[in-house]
Amino acid sequence: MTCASRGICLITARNICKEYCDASEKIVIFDNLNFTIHSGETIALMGQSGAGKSTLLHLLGGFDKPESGHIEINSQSISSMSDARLSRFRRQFLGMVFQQYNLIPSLTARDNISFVRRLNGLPAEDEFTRELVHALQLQDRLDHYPSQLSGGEQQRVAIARAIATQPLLILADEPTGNLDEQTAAQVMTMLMRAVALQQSTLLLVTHSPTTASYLDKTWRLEQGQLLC
Ligand SMILES: Nc1ncnc2c1ncn2[C@@H]1O[C@H](COP(=O)(O)OP(=O)(O)OP(=O)(O)O)[C@@H](O)[C@H]1O
Repeated sequence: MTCASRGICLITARNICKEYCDASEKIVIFDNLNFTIHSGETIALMGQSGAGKSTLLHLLGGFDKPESGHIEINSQSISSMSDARLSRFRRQFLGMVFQQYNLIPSLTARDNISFVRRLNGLPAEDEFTRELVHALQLQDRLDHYPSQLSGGEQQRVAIARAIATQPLLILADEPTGNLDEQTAAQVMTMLMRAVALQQSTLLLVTHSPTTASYLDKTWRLEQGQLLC
């Protein structure tokens, strides 16, 4: 499968096979999945619940490994990286919004956001992060811990954290899933602004056609195949 040519090829996935096994059964999620994503593309990934969308994001972020096949991001093979190299790679290139948010419970919202910036040698705050916090309407919740935030607020902190370092690649798993329509629109506007500013590449899982409409194109995952 080829994607519209735009920028350099950022992600190449070749012959990806992924399955989950438990005591009673084996579920094949992908059997020989192939695709490329070019730098600067913004792609909505849709498909039925259980189709494997989160699994694909986790493979691309190096949080899980395929049984076989090869994933290259920015000319680096993430399938064969050591854990230490993978951590460095994620810190430098990747912003990830997890479906379960994965905020650090012992840090305030402010520190969850600034932590990743400090790891990258950036100042804890600057004009961009202040604008980000305002656009995501988090300014009054910055000193709260994740347990003191609503689901939607935690989701917005997770989004702020993912884009606070202006990464080259953003993988977002249902980033508007817990938000009302108006907040979802504000979040998507800010996310797309951040993406445009940095010319980041965005792969975003969503069940919402409205959210998908903010991105350049939509892919569907069906029965282990990507339909572009
Ligand atoms: N660790 C695991 N062990 C066993 N099966 C798993 C595991 N993780 C995911 N699965 C199964 O793999 C399939 C794909 O899951 P995945 O979370 O990727 O789907 P999804 O498309 O993101 O779904 P949703 O839209 O509901 O979030 C599902 O059938 C799920 O139950």
